Amino acid sequence: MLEDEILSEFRASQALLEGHFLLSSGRHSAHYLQCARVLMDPMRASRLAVAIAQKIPREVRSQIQKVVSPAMGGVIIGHEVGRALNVEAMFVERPTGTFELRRGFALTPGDKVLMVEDVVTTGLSSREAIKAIEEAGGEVIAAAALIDRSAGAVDLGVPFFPLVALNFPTYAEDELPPELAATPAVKPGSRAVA
Ligand SMILES: O=P(O)(O)OC[C@H]1O[C@H](OP(=O)(O)OP(=O)(O)O)[C@H](O)[C@@H]1O
Ligand SMILES: O=C(O)c1cc(=O)[nH]c(=O)[nH]1
Ligand SMILES: [Mg+2]
Repeated sequence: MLEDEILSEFRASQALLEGHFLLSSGRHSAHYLQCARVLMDPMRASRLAVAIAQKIPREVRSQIQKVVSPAMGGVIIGHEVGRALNVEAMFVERPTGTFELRRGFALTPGDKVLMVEDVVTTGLSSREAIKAIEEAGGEVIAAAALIDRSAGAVDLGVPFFPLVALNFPTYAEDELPPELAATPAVKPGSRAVA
């Protein structure tokens, strides 16, 4: 899929939001990609997952044995990428603040894992998820996402294959531009505020 086609899918589902958002990392932004809205159409979710799978070089793709995603945002797209790759998909979640496999999910030691996110901004959640997967015995050989908001700036420690890379600026609490400082922030994601 072409980048324009992918962004059209986001626009068509009203997933490109403008306002004042508090992000998972604690940073602020005037833009938010509400991936859940894009993924609520199952056919669209499946189409985007196939496009993600095609972004992964064949020699990497052929080694993947499991997909693991960080909940909540990664669950649907991870499941669909699992379908596209014909491997099992599971997720890590953080009911006590740190990602862990629950619900009977388990990895066989040495399983070659693709970590799949919906959106990557600072890469913090991805790195935390990769750590949890490795602590559970998996070997994370690559990461993938619908969107890399850092436009290629993040380092996840493994090869990273986002479907689209965009540069949406983010700001620390003490460096907000006046238009953001003038409006209250909304926090759409599920990570507890530190
Ligand atoms: O690269 P980062 O700076 O970590 O930001 C991206 C993360 O933020 C969002 O999750 P969030 O923690 O808001 O929770 P959710 O997945 O439950 O919506 C998104 O799903 C990514 O996991
Ligand atoms: O960094 C985030 O928390 C974040 C940014 C974004 O655009 N979309 C999202 O779901 N989370
Ligand atoms: Mg998330």
